[in-house]
Amino acid sequence: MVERTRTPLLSMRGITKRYGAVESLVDVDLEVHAHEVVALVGDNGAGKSTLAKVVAGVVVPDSGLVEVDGAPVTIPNPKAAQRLGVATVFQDLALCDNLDVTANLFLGREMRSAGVMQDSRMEAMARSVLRDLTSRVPSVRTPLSHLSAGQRQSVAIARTLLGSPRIVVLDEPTAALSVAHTAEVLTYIERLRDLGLGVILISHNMNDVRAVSDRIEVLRHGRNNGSFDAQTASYGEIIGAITGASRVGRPLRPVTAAS
Ligand SMILES: Nc1ncnc2c1ncn2[C@@H]1O[C@H](COP(=O)(O)OP(=O)(O)OP(=O)(O)O)[C@@H](O)[C@H]1O
Repeated sequence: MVERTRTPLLSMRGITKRYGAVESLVDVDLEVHAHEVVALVGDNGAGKSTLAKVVAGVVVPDSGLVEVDGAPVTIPNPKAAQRLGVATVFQDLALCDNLDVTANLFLGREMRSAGVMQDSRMEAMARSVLRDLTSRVPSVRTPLSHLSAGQRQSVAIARTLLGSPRIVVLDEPTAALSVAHTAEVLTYIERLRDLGLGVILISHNMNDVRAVSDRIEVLRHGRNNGSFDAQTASYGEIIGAITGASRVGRPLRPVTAAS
């Protein structure tokens, strides 16, 4: 397993978010290191999406400390998250079926020179970023409507890479995918780790989570309920933490050494 750097890329401590009487997150901790895939798991309503939205700057927590590279930061909006090197791929992917791969990658940030679209530059960058991801997209000019579900995921993930992120949050990237497309998407996640990024993977699928993640963080009723080494934890232990049959406790503080 890859040795973790001492200072996490992202450290969240005591994150709390309430909506009226609903406690979405209560005193939640989460850390992500470079070259690490951290799976965030939990039952429906456990707080996974809320935590992802805090990282993405979509939701501002009521309290808690967020650090990037050991320095305290605030993430008041998505632009701030982007500036801090955080990219998020939400479940809807936000892609346009009527556009081709390159147009989707550069949607809203097209390259222009003297008002003229720089098609060949954008194509070259599209090829480069898709190659980095080992995407199976047939061509950068293929219309999105011709792509498989797995290939679409690769376009959505590649689009985040154009912003040179350091942390990528993936919200249920394999939900409703076939076995073959799921396997393809898992290779993209591994590739993100190989590229040195920290990845937060939200998933309900324990097979995916155990196949691709280094660490598994369980949320239950908005609270930390277990932190597991994905290589050694049993299926039963993880499910026990998710359902509440067992409570394993908070993630370790301070950060554990390489596992
Ligand atoms: N904007 C909101 N207003 C009120 N309650 C909210 C809001 N967003 C989330 N919640 C509540 O916070 C809790 C955690 O929701 P969240 O969506 O983060 O859970 P989740 O683990 O992502 O669940 P799922 O797997 O079903 O998506 C739930 O009780 C949810 O109803």
